[in-house]
Amino acid sequence: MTAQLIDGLALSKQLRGEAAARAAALTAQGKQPGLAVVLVGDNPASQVYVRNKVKACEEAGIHSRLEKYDASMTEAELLARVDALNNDPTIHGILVQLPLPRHIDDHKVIESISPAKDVDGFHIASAGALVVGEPGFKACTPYGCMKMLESIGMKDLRAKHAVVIGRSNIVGKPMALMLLAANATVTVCHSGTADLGAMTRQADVIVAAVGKRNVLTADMVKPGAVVIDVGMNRNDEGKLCGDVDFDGVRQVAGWITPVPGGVGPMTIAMLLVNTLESAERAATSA
Ligand SMILES: NC(=O)C1=CN([C@@H]2O[C@H](COP(=O)(O)OP(=O)(O)OC[C@H]3O[C@@H](n4cnc5c(N)ncnc54)[C@H](OP(=O)(O)O)[C@@H]3O)[C@@H](O)[C@H]2O)C=CC1
Ligand SMILES: Nc1nc(=O)c2c([nH]1)NC[C@@H]1CN(c3ccc(C(=O)N[C@@H](CCC(=O)O)C(=O)O)cc3)C=[N+]21
Repeated sequence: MTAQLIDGLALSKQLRGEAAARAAALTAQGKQPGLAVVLVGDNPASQVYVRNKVKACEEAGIHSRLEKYDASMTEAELLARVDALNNDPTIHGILVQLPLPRHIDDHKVIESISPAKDVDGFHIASAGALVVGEPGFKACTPYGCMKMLESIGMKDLRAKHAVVIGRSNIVGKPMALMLLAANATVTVCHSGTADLGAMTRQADVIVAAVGKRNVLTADMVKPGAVVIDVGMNRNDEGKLCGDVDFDGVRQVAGWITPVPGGVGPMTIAMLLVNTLESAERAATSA
């Protein structure tokens, strides 16, 4: 028996369709939602992601503004741009693409974004809201993973054990908190975990967010488990691949997400959803 695929591309299209309907309703009131994407430097991967985000906005009827700057931009200049976007009423979401050049403190830049426009969900206010269970923008990648679980009837994870591999502020940590909020029993693994396989073999749900190929192999997976692959790596042929040994793990798992066509497109869909949420809040408070 091989695992069933969770088709992130198809699910993201559905969510983007819903987003487009909400965007059209706002635009009809003269309140078109707007997203600003700020890219500093010429990281080739970032260029692709940013283009995909802008294209998704266009398709959904969300106004998008792409601001590209040279890698030599100073931190002060970037903070001034964020400040201008914070005060721009046509912009409801601000995304500063990471990584930033080394001379710029990304933490400082993220904290300069108005929490009301933090559609990435990276601001301390958004992270804190998630910790205490208050409303706030959810980080797009883990939010997308939760939508994927929901799509296979796993919205409530009571009595399930979820194992997250990775503890970054943008993926692993918020992922663990969202799974916890969905009533899962959660284990977070990282580079200091002694026996990763011993942990993952207990899991009903595994989320791999490491950034290394073949971190999760078939022998580490309980038969029937749900496997979500956040990783974005290149294999020896230069092809995009995740953290999971897909061909091996799909023989054991119950459900698995592909790379590409899995979590990546969902991240972009949730960015649009967050931008709409922000624009709708602005429209009702105006
Ligand atoms: N599909 C999408 O939309 C997105 C994909 N990504 C991808 O997801 C992956 C993770 O991203 P991100 O969280 O930013 O990465 P980070 O590098 O910030 O975090 C990686 C985490 O993996 C842990 N780790 C490293 N090696 C091991 C190991 N051998 N066993 C267990 N844990 C390990 C690290 O542990 P420690 O903390 O101890 O160092 C760290 O917590 C990357 O491939 C990235 O490209 C990221 C964002 C969005
Ligand atoms: N402020 C900020 N917010 C982010 O959300 C953010 C970021 N910085 N920096 C980089 C990571 C990475 N990320 C991805 C989004 C979509 C795909 C995606 O759509 N992937 C396609 C394939 C794309 C391709 O062909 O290369 C897929 O998996 O099918 C991948 C990765 C968002 N990130």
